[in-house]
Order: sequence, then C-alpha cells, then structure tokens
Amino acid sequence: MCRYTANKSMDNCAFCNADGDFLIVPQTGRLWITTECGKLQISPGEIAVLPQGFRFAVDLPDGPSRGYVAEVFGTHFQLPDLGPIGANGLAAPRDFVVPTAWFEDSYRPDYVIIQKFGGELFTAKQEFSPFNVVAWHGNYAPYKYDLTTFCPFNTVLFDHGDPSINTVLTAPTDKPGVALLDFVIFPPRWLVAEHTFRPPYYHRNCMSEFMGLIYGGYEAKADGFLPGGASLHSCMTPHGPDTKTYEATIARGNEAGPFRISDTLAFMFESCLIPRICPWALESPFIDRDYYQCWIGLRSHFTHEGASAKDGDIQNGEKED
Ligand SMILES: O=C(O)Cc1cc(O)ccc1O
Ligand SMILES: [Fe+2]
Repeated sequence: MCRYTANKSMDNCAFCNADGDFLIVPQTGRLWITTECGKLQISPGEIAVLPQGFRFAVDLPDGPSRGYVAEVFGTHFQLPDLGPIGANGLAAPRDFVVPTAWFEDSYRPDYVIIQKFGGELFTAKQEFSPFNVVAWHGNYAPYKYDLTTFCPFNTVLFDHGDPSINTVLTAPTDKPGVALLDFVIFPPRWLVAEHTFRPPYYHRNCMSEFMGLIYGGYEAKADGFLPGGASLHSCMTPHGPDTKTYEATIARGNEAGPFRISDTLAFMFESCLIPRICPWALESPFIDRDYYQCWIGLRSHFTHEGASAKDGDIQNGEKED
C-alpha cells in the first residue's frame, strides 16, 4: 500500500505488473488508463483494479495527479460475502464497469514495456503498441467502480459496528474472515445510534490499517488529516478519535439525534499482513512526527458518582497492596 504522485503522462510506454493486482484510488486528477481490454477513465471518487498481467498506460488529462495504490499477491479482489445482509447491499455487481475493446494498429518504434516481476522492474522494447486487442470476452479484466454507488449498511439502534461492514472489495486469505486486504470506505451516511459513542472506538487490533482521505474530513480526526494524506496504524497500535473529536462527542451527550455525515470520503486498506515501511517513506519530509499530539489532553469523563461502593471496591485515593 502506498501513495502515488505523477506529473507526466506515460509516453510510448506501458506498464505491466507480473506480481499482483493493483487497486488504484485517485485523490487529485483524473486518470485515463489504456489497457489491453480498452480504456478506463477514472476520477477521484472512483477506483480502478488492474489485475496481474495486464499491460496499461496512464494519461493525466488534468496534469499533476496523486492518489493511493494497494497491491495484492496470490489472490484477486472480490465482493465480500453479504452474510445476513442477503442479496443486495454494499457494492453491487451491476456498478462495476469493464472497458469496451479498443485498439490501435500502429507502428511505434522504441515502444517500451516496463514489467514488474519479483519486485524488480524490467524493460523490453518493441515496435508496436501493446493495445492491439480488437475484441475480448471473459471474466478476468480491468474494471472501475464509482464509490458513490456504494449502498452503506450500519447501526440503526446502538453500538458501533466493525468497519468491515463498509467493505467495497476484499482480497481474502484461506482463513475465513481474515483479509489479505479489505478496501473499506467511510462514505456520506446517516449516524443514528442511540446511547452510543458514534465515532470509531479506541482500539488496537490484529489488522494493520492504512487510511486515506479523498475529500472532506474524517469523522475521527477534527484536525491534521487532510485530503491526500495518509495514516498507518499497524497491528496492535492503539488509536482512535483525536481529543477534539472525543470532547465534541461527549459534549453532545446521549441526546444527539440523527446526524448526516456529508461531503466526506475516507477509506482504509486493512490487511492481516504487517506493512514494512520503506526507507523512502521513513525519510520523507512529509512525515507527521507530531501525530501523537492529536491524543494529548484526552481525559476520562467517567466518575463513580451514582455508583454505590461494594465491599472490595477500590475507592479514589485508596491504594491496592
Ligand atoms: O481507525 C479508524 O479510524 C478506522 C476505523 C473506523 C471505525 O469506524 C471502526 C474501527 C476502525 O478501525
Ligand atoms: Fe482503526
């Protein structure tokens, strides 16, 4: 999982990932992607999956562009099992779009194919465009998906559900319920839970969570998490809402009515693997070394008031020996 930035369209060259599948999440600037199956044009708010082995070239119609990419090995993305949700909900198969065949039959001297294989890049030269497929059929193809067509399900009475309820696509492992990578979104939606702390709970867990923001703000971060930014909470690293969000939520109390979270689109790549941070990222001047400050000042709002002390309870000020 990583972020990408690009300032130049690919010229007379194509890329091919022999290792795994790419999931691309643009945040700024459209991507016009030519593949062997045809063209996919994606805008921020849409995603594309470029499966292992397809050659593709990317044009930047809006100039400089950035976003996020996840890569999975040894399996492919699929829709999550809907379980008790039943037949319909979350991402619907009808909203996934595959390209229509498109081809160019031209002489292209010095056309370069860049192939990622075993984590290394190899180049080969040829004299023709790789986009010479006149027609295709089958069920292994690049595709795109518009995240606004996602139909969220969530709590309608109490408690905060696991974010996996917002899974758009999952790359499974052999262990049921444990994903190599879940692509989860936090789209505009209604919050209605009663007697519930509605933002994400404070937690640490066995999955590693890489988050990005496509537009707007994120419900757990009042400050410091901006569109285009990213956070990583690796396996068993405690995290949760920043102090400002926590205090604002507590101040609203139990009587907060239905509330619509609008103008926001955050997402998470959630993996059972532990991401290794590359030196390039660790040395980046853009690392937020003060990130922990967002939790400074967190204080307990719990009191013993109203609770009758039982024998054996430890009272404030007493010491346990
Ligand atoms: O950490 C996060 O912000 C992502 C997240 C959101 C949520 O609603 C519940 C759990 C969780 O990890
Ligand atoms: Fe989390």
